[in-house]
Amino acid sequence: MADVWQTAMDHAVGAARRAGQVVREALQDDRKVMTKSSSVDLVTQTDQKVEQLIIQSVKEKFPTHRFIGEESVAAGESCVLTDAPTWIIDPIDGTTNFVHAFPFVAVSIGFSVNKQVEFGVVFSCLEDKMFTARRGKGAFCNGEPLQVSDQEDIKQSIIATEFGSSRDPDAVDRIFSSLRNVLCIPVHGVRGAGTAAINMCLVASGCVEAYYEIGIHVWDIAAGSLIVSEAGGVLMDVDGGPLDLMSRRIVAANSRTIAERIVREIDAFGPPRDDEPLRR
Ligand SMILES: O=P(O)(O)O[C@H]1[C@H](O)[C@@H](O)[C@H](O)[C@@H](O)[C@@H]1O
Ligand SMILES: [Mg+2]
Ligand SMILES: [Mg+2]
Repeated sequence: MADVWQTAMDHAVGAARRAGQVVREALQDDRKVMTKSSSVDLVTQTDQKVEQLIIQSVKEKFPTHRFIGEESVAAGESCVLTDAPTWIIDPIDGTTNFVHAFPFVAVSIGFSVNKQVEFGVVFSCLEDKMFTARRGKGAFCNGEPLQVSDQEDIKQSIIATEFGSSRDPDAVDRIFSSLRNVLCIPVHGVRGAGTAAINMCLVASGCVEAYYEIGIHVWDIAAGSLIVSEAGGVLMDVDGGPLDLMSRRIVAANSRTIAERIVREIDAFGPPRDDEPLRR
C-alpha cells in the first residue's frame, strides 16, 4: 500500500539537509544573539531564517498543512496541536551550542496527523548524521538501522539530561535534586549533548540508556520521540504516565525498566504547558 506521507518525509529530509548547510555556513560568521524567555534562552537570526526557509518550502508543496515552529511561536503564533497534518519544527536545536560553536547542533522536523507523530527527522548538522523514523517502519541514521541499548541494569547505564533554560531558583533546585538522585543510584555517568533532539538520537543509537528533561517544548522532542520508539525505545512522562508532547516533560529510554527506575528519582514539577492559552 502506498505510504501517503512518504513524499512529505522525503521533503523533510531535503529541507533538513539544506537547513543544515545554512547552519554550517552561519558558523563562519558572527552570530547576532538575542534572548527570549530568559537571559540564557538564546535565539539568533539563523534560527529565524532556517525556520522560515523550512516553512516556506513546505507551504509550496503542502499548502493545507499546519505548523508549530519554535520561533513562530516565540513571535506570537499559536501552539495548539490539532488533528490536521502538522509540521513541528525546531530550526536549530542546540542554539546555545550554535552560538558557542559547541559541535552538537540539530535541525528537528516532526510531522503529526491526528496528534500522532508519523515521521521524525533530526539532522545533526556538524556530525552530518541524518536520523529518520517513519511510524511502524524503523529508525535509521544515514540509512543504517538504529537499535536502543539492551542494557537492563541502570547501574551499568549512562543517562542524558539537560539543565534547561530556566534559572528560577526553585526549578533549578528540583533539576539538581533529580540529577543528584539519578547520579547516586549510582549510574555510570550523566551526559548532555546540549540538544534534546540529539540526546534522543543517542538513546535510539544505543549510546545512552535514557534521556529525561523537564522544561523542553514540543518542537524539541516531536521528531526524536518517534526515532526513539522506532528504535525499540520507550517514552513516558516524568510521573510514569504516557508521554504528552505538550507537557514539557519527557523520559525516553531503552526499556520500561530503565524508564520507570528513572521516574522514581525525578523530583517532578510542571512548567506551563506548551498549549496553555496564557503561556505567553
Ligand atoms: O536550542 P533550543 O532549540 O532552544 O532547545 C534546547 C533548549 O533551549 C534547552 O533549554 C534544553 O535544555 C534543550 O534540551 C533544548 O534542546
Ligand atoms: Mg530546541
Ligand atoms: Mg531551537
